[in-house]
Amino acid sequence: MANLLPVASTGKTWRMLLASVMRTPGQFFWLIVLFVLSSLTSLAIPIAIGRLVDAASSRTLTGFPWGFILLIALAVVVGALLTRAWTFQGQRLGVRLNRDLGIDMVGAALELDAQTVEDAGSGDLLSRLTDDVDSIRQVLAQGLPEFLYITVYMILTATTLFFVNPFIGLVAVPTFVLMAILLSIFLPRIGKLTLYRAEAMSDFTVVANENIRGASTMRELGIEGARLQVQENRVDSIYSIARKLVSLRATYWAIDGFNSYMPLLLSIIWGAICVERGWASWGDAATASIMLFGMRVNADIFTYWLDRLREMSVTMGRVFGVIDLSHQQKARREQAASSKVNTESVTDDVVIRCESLTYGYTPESSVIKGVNLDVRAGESIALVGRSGSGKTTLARLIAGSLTADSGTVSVAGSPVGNGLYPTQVAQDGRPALLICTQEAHLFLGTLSDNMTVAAENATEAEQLAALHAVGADWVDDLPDGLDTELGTSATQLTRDQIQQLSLARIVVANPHAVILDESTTQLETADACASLHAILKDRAVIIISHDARIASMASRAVLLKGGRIEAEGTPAQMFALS
Ligand SMILES: Nc1ncnc2c1ncn2[C@@H]1O[C@H](COP(=O)(O)OP(=O)(O)OP(=O)(O)O)[C@@H](O)[C@H]1O
Repeated sequence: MANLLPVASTGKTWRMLLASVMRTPGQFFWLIVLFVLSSLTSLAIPIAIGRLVDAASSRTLTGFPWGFILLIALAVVVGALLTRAWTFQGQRLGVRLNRDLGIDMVGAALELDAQTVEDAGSGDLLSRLTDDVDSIRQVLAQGLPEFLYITVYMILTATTLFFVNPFIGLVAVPTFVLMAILLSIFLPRIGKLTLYRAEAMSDFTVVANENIRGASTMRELGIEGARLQVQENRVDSIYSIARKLVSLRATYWAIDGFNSYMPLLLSIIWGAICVERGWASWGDAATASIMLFGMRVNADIFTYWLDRLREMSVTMGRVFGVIDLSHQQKARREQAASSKVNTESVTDDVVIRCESLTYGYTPESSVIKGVNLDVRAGESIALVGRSGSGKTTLARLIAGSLTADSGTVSVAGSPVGNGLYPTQVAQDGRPALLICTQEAHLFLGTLSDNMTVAAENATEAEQLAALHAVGADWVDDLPDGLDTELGTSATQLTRDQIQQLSLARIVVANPHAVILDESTTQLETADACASLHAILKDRAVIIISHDARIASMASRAVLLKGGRIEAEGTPAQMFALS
């Protein structure tokens, strides 16, 4: 099973969210001001009604109570306007947070070390990029502002209640105690189960992805039943967690429902006791009842959003876990890049240098063992060796997708590994090194889009020249030439055409060094040889191919055996020894 990506702790998640909120401190400040004004306005109504009750019961009310009515009407109108204002501001803040989160997450996914992405498998990263970011969206846009407003409202209401009459104010205490129990006992458990469910769903996505991609292999090996069983087991574990979650939530909502109605009952009983003992007036009791009613209504929304926010913070921990990891990896790369490169031992014409390179996929066994290799400009080297001898692993170490356990790799004088890739442009504006494997990729868009991903400033003439150089003469027959849309519903290219396209990308990008790892498997050998002429010219090239005729195009060859360079010579000699 793939290693899941890290999850940020709850504390870190909220700190990162706060940092995101504070990117626009002015917006947040005015939002809090609106919350306070809106809460105070709504509290004016129960206070006015309480005073009205007192005036009526003490018979000091003379005539129709126009003053009270006008005051309450004004509070209603101003309250409505302020509610509209904070809802608008709050949702604006939420939408901004969502936008930033989306941008940060996509940026983070692109910034992660290739090895991290590979170890994690595509399922976990994809589900965090899509499902998780989506599920956060509504809670962040609507829930966060409402939750913050109700928090301010609750604090101000409780404080006002104590100022109105401290005896009457005591009636709010049981409500807060019960709420504290819900928050401290139930919500952490719900949070934990939510995290397990999200992890189980990621795990399911990984298995489902593997099953879909390996469907034909499963059929060939006759293991569909076993693989489907693995998938069903994942579904079962999601279902079992979901059942526990539903049961816990049901209890939570039952207690919350009781807590919603209890304050009303208490306020009437406790109000009557206070009045009877002379601790409070009927007006205070009326004010307390209305305020508690307001708190009750808001407590429902509060606990609803608190539950959702709790769930969101777990999901957000998964998103921030990736963002945080990418920041750490980027910082480490920048530190590595800023450390002085040892160029003294690199002579001008050595483009690729490997020194005492050792690497193992597991700590127990090394796949590459102390490899020293120099490739000069204009030189091409065939890496020859039996299957499993470490050719692709060595190529990936040079391309920076893997980092050596010991030893160093440098390309065009710059270090590679630890998240540093040699794809960045060298001082002359050309990429230092590009790798072309048998997994040629077609991007959605036009043929030209597919060429300019490698060289954004390439002219049409340069793109066409590169395509012709690798033998992709079919470009002349396309309906719209370079502007032809490629993809499943548009013009479809055959697998050999896609491979030629990725070779043409290399020609147009014009890197200093190239690694060709079985990059012509879909082409006829003669066509492949013709294509490679354009790539070998003036570059440092490493060729990995099981086809002796392709490997023979290299100027020399090294034989890899058990991860060591066993011999060097001509490609023909090395093939004979392999
Ligand atoms: N991702 C991986 N995790 C663990 N072991 C791996 C991984 N990739 C390769 N290996 C192992 O490392 C060793 C070298 O593999 P590598 O693919 O580099 O050899 P190769 O010479 O390129 O083989 P081939 O010619 O079949 O492509 C093999 O034993 C292989 O099983």
